[in-house]
Amino acid sequence: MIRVGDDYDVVIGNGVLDQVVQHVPDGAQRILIVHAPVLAEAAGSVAAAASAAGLTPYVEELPDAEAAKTADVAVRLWSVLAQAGFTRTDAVIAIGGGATTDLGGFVAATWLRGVPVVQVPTTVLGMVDAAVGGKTGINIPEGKNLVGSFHPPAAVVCDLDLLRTLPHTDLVAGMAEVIKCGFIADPRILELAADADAATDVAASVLPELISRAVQVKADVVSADLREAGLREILNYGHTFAHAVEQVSGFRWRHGDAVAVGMVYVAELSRRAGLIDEELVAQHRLALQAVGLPTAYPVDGDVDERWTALRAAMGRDKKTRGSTLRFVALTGIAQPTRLTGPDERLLRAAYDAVRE
Ligand SMILES: NC(=O)c1ccc[n+]([C@@H]2O[C@H](COP(=O)([O-])OP(=O)(O)OC[C@H]3O[C@@H](n4cnc5c(N)ncnc54)[C@H](O)[C@@H]3O)[C@@H](O)[C@H]2O)c1
Ligand SMILES: O=C(O)C(=O)C[C@@H](O)[C@H](O)[C@H](O)COP(=O)(O)O
Ligand SMILES: [Zn+2]
Repeated sequence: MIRVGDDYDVVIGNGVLDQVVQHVPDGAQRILIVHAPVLAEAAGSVAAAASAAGLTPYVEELPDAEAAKTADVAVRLWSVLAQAGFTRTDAVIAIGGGATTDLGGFVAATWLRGVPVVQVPTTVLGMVDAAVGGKTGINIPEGKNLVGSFHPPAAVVCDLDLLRTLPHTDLVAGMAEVIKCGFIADPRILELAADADAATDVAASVLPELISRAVQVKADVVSADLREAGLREILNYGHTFAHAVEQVSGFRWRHGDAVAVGMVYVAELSRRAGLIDEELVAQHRLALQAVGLPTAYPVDGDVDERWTALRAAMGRDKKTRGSTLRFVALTGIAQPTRLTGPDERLLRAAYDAVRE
């Protein structure tokens, strides 16, 4: 178990789905359980446990993946909450990957200006990142997570048994955020992830250690800076380019895959800005490729038009101030810094270095 500040616990273990209802704060009478389509069975068992505990469960299946993170889905759930008479002491439980926990958290954050949410992440990415730290939100066509709120959960319950059904490609995508934590804060993660077969094997002991280490990195950072006044920005390493890639693709890219390419982009940019050497750039590619993550950005159209679209999307990144782009960068492993307002020629050169 990892404590986030003085606020809540992240429970990590096998068979802990049974404990979810115990983490619903006292006073709740009604529970809205939102879940990804593939998690219907888990949602059913949590609903049964809620009924046995005297709560009234309402179960709502969400569209899969990024299709859950829309205003339409939020409106639908607000109506469910209204019609069921949810009050401020009632609660939401979100069961699924990061898309489900972002949407479930957002609905909890906005209903009556905030009701408790228990996050039950079922992907590696959800466990190490999305469900922890209180960032909730939805996408709009113009950009990723542009609407949202900081709303820390009442608890996060990570049942490692649920990872057994996770497709390998989604497990690998989650490794991007794990490796990100290695580059920004915990070099031991990079050593462990280098044994890629073990690191991506749900039956081996390396993956739980990687998950715990990455959660610890996130817990330490968000405990110190929940609202991203400064330090928390380091968790956004690789995300300026990644979110642009996701938006330009119509949210068809997996987030983790985009973060992998985004970290290579910012490494290439940082080298050109004189912050790091070629060796550290190569280390990014090696670490990501070892586990099967992409390190290049395929352009399936006009190269210049694509750059124009990506550059415009990067301007909508939340770290931008005025018209000045700001990147999280490194000066070395576990030595994050900021790269503010890099020259447009460097931005374009880094794109040319990652595109194929
Ligand atoms: N709030 C944050 O701090 C934060 C941090 C990182 C990422 N995110 C967000 O998280 C999202 C990405 O999360 P993700 O990678 O988990 O993607 P996802 O939620 O889209 O899940 C990926 C796929 O795995 C399936 N799935 C989930 N659990 C499963 C299981 N146990 N067995 C079988 N299939 C399963 C889902 O149905 C989906 O098809 C993005 O929207 C990203 O922006 C948020
Ligand atoms: O928790 C954070 O802070 C992060 O930046 C973690 C990221 O991995 C995550 O993708 C987050 O949702 C991005 O936040 P955003 O503020 O850039 O939308
Ligand atoms: Zn991310």
